[in-house]
Amino acid sequence: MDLVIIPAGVPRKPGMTRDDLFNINAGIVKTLCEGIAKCCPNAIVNLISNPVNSTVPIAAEVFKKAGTFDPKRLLGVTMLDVVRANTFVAEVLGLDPRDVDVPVVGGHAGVTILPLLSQVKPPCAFNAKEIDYLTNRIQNGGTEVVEAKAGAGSATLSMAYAAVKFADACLRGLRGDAGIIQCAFVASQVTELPFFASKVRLGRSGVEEVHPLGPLNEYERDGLEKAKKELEASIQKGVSFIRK
Ligand SMILES: NC(=O)C1=CN([C@@H]2O[C@H](COP(=O)(O)OP(=O)(O)OC[C@H]3O[C@@H](n4cnc5c(N)ncnc54)[C@H](O)[C@@H]3O)[C@@H](O)[C@H]2O)C=CC1
Ligand SMILES: O=C([O-])CC(=O)C(=O)O
Repeated sequence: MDLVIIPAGVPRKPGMTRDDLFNINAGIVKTLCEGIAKCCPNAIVNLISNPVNSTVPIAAEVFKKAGTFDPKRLLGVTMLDVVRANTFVAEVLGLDPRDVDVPVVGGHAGVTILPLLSQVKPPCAFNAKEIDYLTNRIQNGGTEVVEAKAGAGSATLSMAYAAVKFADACLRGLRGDAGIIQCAFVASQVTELPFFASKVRLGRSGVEEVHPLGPLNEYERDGLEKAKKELEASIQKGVSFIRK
């Protein structure tokens, strides 16, 4: 088994945060990861189940307990944030989303989703109103869908698209293709937090390189501080769930 994708768990209903799913999904992710440690300890794991900011640390703790943890092989899937960011930015720029690349760093919930609009490719400039609009829309994309579905679940089809795109990148890396770079929530030394989403290079052993954030403007530096505060608590909550 080369790759395991975990999409199992309950989705949000309107009015809920991703963290409100913790009580149910933490146990589901724990059980599935115990199975992975036993049956396919060398697989790359793509973790989709929310809250990703806590379920990835849960998975890491389960694997550590089992003696199978390899930080290169555990990836929280934040690809949908990138898909949304590319789509919304392309709309503003009048481009095809396939021609746009927006790095989205931090984590996968609210203010922890930090689009780096100063690093968009192709290079472009946004005014303050556009930056506020795009940042809020990208950070709240999941909530927008949950509200629109009015109790019938969360983003399912767009997540399927993002999951396939991400899994395909992981498999191409495993095959040895060069230059496979995607954003993911991984064990990281990019900040003082033990997990953080940023661009990573995927290769034969999984995450072969975690890219630094690059130059941030003042708006992004402010966003980073907010993101880190919430992320720290979410990571700790996941770790404590297993170590308790
Ligand atoms: N990382 C991301 O960007 C995204 C994450 N999600 C998350 O993915 C999860 C699933 O969301 P949806 O697919 O919309 O929900 P869904 O309700 O459509 O599907 C969940 C699936 O999980 C299965 N399941 C439940 N408990 C299980 C268990 N103990 N073992 C194995 N399978 C189990 C259910 O049978 C169902 O097939 C949620 O936690 C949601 O928040 C959803 C969209 C985007
Ligand atoms: O918002 C949710 O609950 C599901 C999700 O993670 C997303 O769509 O980004």
